[in-house]
Amino acid sequence: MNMHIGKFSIHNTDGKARAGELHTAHGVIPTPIFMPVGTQGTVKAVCPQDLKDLGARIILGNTYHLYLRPNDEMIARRGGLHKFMNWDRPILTDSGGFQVFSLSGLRKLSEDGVTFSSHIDGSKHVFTPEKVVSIQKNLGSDIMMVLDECVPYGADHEYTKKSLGLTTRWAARCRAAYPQGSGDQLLFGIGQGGFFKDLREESIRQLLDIPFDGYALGGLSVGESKAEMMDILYHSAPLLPADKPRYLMGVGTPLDIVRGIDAGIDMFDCVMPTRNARNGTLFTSQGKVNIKRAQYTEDDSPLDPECSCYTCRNFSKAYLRHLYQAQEILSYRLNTIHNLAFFLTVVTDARKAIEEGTFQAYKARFENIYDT
Ligand SMILES: CC1(C)O[C@@H]2[C@@H](CO[C@@]3(CNc4nc5cc6c(=O)[nH]c(N)nc6cc5[nH]4)OC(C)(C)O[C@@H]23)O1
Ligand SMILES: [Zn+2]
Repeated sequence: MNMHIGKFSIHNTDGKARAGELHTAHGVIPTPIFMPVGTQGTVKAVCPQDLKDLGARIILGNTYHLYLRPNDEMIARRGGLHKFMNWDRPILTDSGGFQVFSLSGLRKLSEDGVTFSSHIDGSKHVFTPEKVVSIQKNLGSDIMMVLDECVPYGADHEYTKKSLGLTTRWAARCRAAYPQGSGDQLLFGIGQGGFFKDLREESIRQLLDIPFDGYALGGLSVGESKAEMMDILYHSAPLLPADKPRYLMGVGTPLDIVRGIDAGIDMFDCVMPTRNARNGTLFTSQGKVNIKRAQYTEDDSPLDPECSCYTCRNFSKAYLRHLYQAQEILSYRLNTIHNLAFFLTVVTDARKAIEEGTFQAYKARFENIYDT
């Protein structure tokens, strides 16, 4: 067991924003960090070399999906997810609790866990805290997430309070199933509490009694308004332990990420750069570009003059628009390369600004270009 694994150090702060690094079994992750989503063991439309060329340092995999297909035991027999997908840098796997509620049918929640039917073939399955830890051990992810209940948007105070208690008991069972320091994998707790500030405080207070290697804010980016998300975010982030990584799950737009960093968050993941690339919505230093618009038909300029990614260095907007209109497969890859480059640049530029003490100016410049 490498003694450094789990070590998190902060070397600069600027207001509540932090610049640091987290040590994992597959390398050091600079923070703030953006994690491309690779739900089924692939970041859609790009290969591991593309991700390395972009400077991606850690990607996300998903317990729910990889358990159902191709199956975690099968992946374990091939040396784990890193070997199976040929990615030798860090991987974080979400526990699947959220996907059970956002994807599968026929779910039943009990103290012991959640039963659900597969969205692929309708087969019956049970996720308990012990089971999701076992799956993530088979996958060999560097950072595992506990099984939690992501409270649906709009749930009332009573339901939310009851649910956060279950989530805490499940978190304790996950920790017991993988005691701290017993292996190379880290385990993060997940705070819930919906949109009630008192319950957000209670959920975090309960989690602090359990030793986790990092703490996430769950239950956000679930259909609420931006104002509601920001209100809970700015209230809750500072309540998470300052000496551990803070992870905001499923967020968000570039502006959400910059504001999350401002609130003291270190880690982000979102399907936005990859999903929007596939529908032609591209993020640039001058704002969003919808590449299918006729105005780009004969535009020979690069997508983003300030971007140094493979796409911006080698192709014009006219060509990218043609690929999209012709529904060419290359459109997915080139658009994804650029959008991921943009999201990764947002956090590396933010990190530099924190080190230079100019993060507020960086945030203000960003807010002049993006408003969501
Ligand atoms: C922003 C954007 C583009 O991301 C899309 C779509 C809708 O929002 C997303 C992202 N939001 C999101 N919130 C989460 C909360 C939890 C949580 O409480 N617990 C656990 N274990 N994992 C979570 C993962 C989360 N992802 O959620 C799905 C449904 C996965 O699609 C994503 O809008
Ligand atoms: Zn680019």
